[in-house]
Amino acid sequence: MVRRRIPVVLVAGFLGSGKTSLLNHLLRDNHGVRIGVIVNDFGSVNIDSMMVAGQVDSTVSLSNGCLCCAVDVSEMDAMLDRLTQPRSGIDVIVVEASGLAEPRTLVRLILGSENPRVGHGGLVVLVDAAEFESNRVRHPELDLHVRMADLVVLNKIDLLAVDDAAAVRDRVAALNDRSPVLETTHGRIDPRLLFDEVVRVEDGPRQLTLDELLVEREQGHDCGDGHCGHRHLHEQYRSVTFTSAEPMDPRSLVRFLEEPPAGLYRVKGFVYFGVPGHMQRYLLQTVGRQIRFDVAPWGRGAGRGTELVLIGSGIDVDGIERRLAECVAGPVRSGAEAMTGVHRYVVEV
Ligand SMILES: Nc1nc2c(ncn2[C@@H]2O[C@H](COP(=O)(O)OP(=O)(O)OP(=O)(O)O)[C@@H](O)[C@H]2O)c(=O)[nH]1
Repeated sequence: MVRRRIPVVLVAGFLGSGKTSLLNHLLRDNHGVRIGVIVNDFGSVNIDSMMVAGQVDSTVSLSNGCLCCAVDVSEMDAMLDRLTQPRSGIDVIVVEASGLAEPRTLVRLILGSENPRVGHGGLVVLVDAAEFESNRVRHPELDLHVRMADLVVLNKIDLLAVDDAAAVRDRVAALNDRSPVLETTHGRIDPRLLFDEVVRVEDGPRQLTLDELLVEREQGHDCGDGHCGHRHLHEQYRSVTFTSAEPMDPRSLVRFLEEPPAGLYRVKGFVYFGVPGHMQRYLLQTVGRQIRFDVAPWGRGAGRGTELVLIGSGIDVDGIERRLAECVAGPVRSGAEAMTGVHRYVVEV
């Protein structure tokens, strides 16, 4: 069985860009996902309003199953070890980079982690849309952070006129034309872009938890008249589902993954290559530019085939479907040598 890795999502961005707002939003609008948030101090994380269930040392547990931990960078590894213990019940870890370390250092720490339960969940860089130009002048490293980002969140979009917002978007795209850019206010991105919902088996009917009530209240407003100013975030990103009962050509699929369509952020699912000696199920996860395959047996009675979900912002859905259709193997099947590219991304545990 493939052991599930817990994605670690890094959230970076300059002072005041909206990182804490985004964290608070994720903790609240968590869709039942248990989030472990790592910050360097609790500071403005709005813990009080999230019903503290308990506190031990530097960790606060919330009534919705989420945890909030305050550590400095020297304690990061130890905290990741603690949060990824099965008994912690955490599904995803979100690290606020500011104050802890340079995003580059943190990305290296996650990718180089020897903890088999840790997986890279992507680097999210928040940009204060209203202050982008002046921040770039004062902090030239901002350009590098935008270039490194797997997802750019252009926050405080409410403070800009439409034309100015378009100009900032163009400048961000000039720095990083591969990663999706989401426009937000108060960091309200759809959490499902960052992590999967978790299905938990519950016994019988139950009352809504506090966070579910809060989400319901937030979502309960009427957007029908177009006056509420609420941006329909789900319209900003799209997902494409691709299935094939025919095997996929390994070389073509790896080329697709290494040269992904603009705006693609995540790919998840499983692939059937049908290459002799490599008939197993190849579980695929990509975040930004990180590609990862895990090899697993097919479940009893499971049909052979490929099923992928691709998520991104500003993606060309038809173009993606066309490119994937071209990755389906033809009647002449590849030999085992064609799997070399795939095996570069297979992670041995
Ligand atoms: N108008 C507007 N204000 C915002 C938005 N997002 C955040 N703010 C405000 O901007 C200020 C900074 O937001 P934070 O979420 O604390 O930003 P941060 O990146 O965590 O800040 P530091 O921790 O100081 O680096 C707060 O007063 C927020 O209420 C937005 O989209 N629009």
